[in-house]
Amino acid sequence: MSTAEVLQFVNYGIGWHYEPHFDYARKETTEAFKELGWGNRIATCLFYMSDVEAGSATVFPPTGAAVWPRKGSAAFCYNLYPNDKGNEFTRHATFPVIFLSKWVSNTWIHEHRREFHRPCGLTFDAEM
Ligand SMILES: O=C(O)CCC(=O)C(=O)O
Ligand SMILES: [Fe+2]
Repeated sequence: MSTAEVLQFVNYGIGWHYEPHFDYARKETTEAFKELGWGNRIATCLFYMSDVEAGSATVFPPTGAAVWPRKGSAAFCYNLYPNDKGNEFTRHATFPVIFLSKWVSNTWIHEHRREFHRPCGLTFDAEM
């Protein structure tokens, strides 16, 4: 994938967590990702590389969804609607690790070169 960021590896120790955030650049951060020249982060793919005994779920507060890490599994989500607007429901966080540690890797896929895989639309719910 030529317009995806290189895999980022993260190891969370006990108590480590991640505050709620969006992976895509919000309207007010107009300079974000400019140096890459690939547009905004259209999607996130998060790979779980370890089983964790307790804690450390990836949670999506606007929806109440939680993804519990399982080694070898992955979570994928589109961050942007087809009309390029950010999807507020993708705001997410990571619960603190309570026991052992958590390994993940993730990549962020950008908008450019996705025109034929996921065409743009005029509305947020345009056909994909
Ligand atoms: O480790 C997780 O559960 C989420 C990580 C994350 O949201 C990020 O790196 O942007
Ligand atoms: Fe994130």
